[in-house]
Amino acid sequence: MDPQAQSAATRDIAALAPIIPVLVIDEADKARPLAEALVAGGLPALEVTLRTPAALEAIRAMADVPGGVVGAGTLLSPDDVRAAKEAGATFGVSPGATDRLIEACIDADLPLLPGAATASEVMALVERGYDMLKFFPAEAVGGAPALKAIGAPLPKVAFCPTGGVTMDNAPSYLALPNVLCAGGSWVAPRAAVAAADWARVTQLAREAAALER
Ligand SMILES: O=C(O)C(=O)C[C@H](O)[C@H](O)COP(=O)(O)O
Repeated sequence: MDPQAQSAATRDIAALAPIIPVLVIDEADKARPLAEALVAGGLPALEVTLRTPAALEAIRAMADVPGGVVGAGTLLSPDDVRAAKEAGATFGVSPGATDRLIEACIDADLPLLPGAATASEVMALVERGYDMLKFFPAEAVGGAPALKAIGAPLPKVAFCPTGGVTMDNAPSYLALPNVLCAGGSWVAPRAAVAAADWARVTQLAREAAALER
């Protein structure tokens, strides 16, 4: 799958809901009910970060949740790409991008949402064929004003800002014409997941799903 086709796929995924939950899963047996709670709240696209030993097993457990679209985040190496694909991830997310990572996603047929934080990084990915990017780390590099400024010379590139996005600042991103959705971990607080408080997760998802864009 070439980069243009990858970005077409990630644009479709980004269109599903205003927020993509960014999930850090410690216990794989919590993954399926967590996914069900988020989907029930109206957030079908889910990103499981490969930051914990349980992550790949979690993706496997979530992959066939009805209505869910499960991706792998924190892809850093070609091995991560192959492992994510093998576990059943239907898309990948990376904090930045490298040639090796991009080639691995082309080979594995895994649509990648690659990260960029500066105009040069955005331009390099546009040269490769990507036009749907993650803006990371969104708040730390200037937040919505920075992304608005990048959009002036590069209006055809769409973004999913992630990193420091909250219920309070999400509207400022979602109001921008170059933002399709945002990513955030607040909809699945670690404490709520540890306590299996799925009603709380569904409530947070519902509020996020109702954000205007
Ligand atoms: O792990 C990855 O793939 C990342 O690139 C980072 C995550 O997207 C952000 O760390 C989520 O940020 P918070 O919503 O502020 O917790």
